[in-house]
Amino acid sequence: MTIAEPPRAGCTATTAVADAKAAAPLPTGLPKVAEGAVKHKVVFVLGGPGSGKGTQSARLVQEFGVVHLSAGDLLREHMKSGSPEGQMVADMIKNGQIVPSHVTISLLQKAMDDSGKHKFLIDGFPRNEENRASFESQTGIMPDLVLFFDCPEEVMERRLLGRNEGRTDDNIETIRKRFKVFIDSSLPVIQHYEALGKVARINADRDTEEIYKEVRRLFMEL
Ligand SMILES: Nc1ncnc2c1ncn2[C@@H]1O[C@H](COP(=O)(O)OP(=O)(O)OP(=O)(O)O)[C@@H](O)[C@H]1O
Ligand SMILES: Nc1ccn([C@H]2C[C@H](O)[C@@H](COP(=O)(O)O)O2)c(=O)n1
Ligand SMILES: [Mg+2]
Repeated sequence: MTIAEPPRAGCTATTAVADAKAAAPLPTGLPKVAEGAVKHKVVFVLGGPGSGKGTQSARLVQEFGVVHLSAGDLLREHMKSGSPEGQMVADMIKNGQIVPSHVTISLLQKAMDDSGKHKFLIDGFPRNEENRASFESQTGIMPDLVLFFDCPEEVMERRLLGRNEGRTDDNIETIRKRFKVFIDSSLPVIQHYEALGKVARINADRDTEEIYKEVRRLFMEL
């Protein structure tokens, strides 16, 4: 089966039925995916800061038109809201900390709902056990595949310092904090999915094109 689907403007009868079912109130404590709803197909894109998650995801979007949701991008957009929660997100990102799951999951859930699609590349999420467990229990979604971009810290550090996109966390002090958070909190999530046989480890210390050849093959095999 392939996750690839062309970009789509409107809504089909199938997704309309799913939307109607999703809109009906569900008993508290049950995942949002109701019986009979279209099953979501999800690839988590994980790896350290600067490992190339966004770069490789963009290539998959370009070739397959899959919906790419970057948790970091959604949080950075949320920062602009000017709300107290947006300010909290801004402070946490600048500090290299992981934002509470309820904030990130509601942004992801809204983006998935708004897309009208059911196949997603979710980049930079889940970042810790709280992200993982809350997402699975609240949405009922398990990833079909976890792409893990494995890259040495010195390579990631060089890439981040050269990224030049004006991000408040691309400075050496925050980068070092993000590396520690990745090792302490994010690697255990990858190990969890590895034990379930869902992880494809990719050597990310290579040329972008060489990495993409492997990524697209894994994606098409899904
Ligand atoms: N294979 C590669 N070789 C060299 N540079 C790369 C490679 N992949 C990505 N880059 C560059 O490294 C920087 C970080 O890449 P990217 O933004 O894709 O990483 P990321 O994993 O999404 O990072 P973050 O977690 O901080 O969002 C970018 O400037 C990108 O152009
Ligand atoms: N699940 C997530 C994803 C991201 N964040 C915050 C903390 C990260 O350092 C920052 C940038 O994310 P990136 O663009 O590097 O993927 O966003 C989070 O709290 N929770
Ligand atoms: Mg990124």
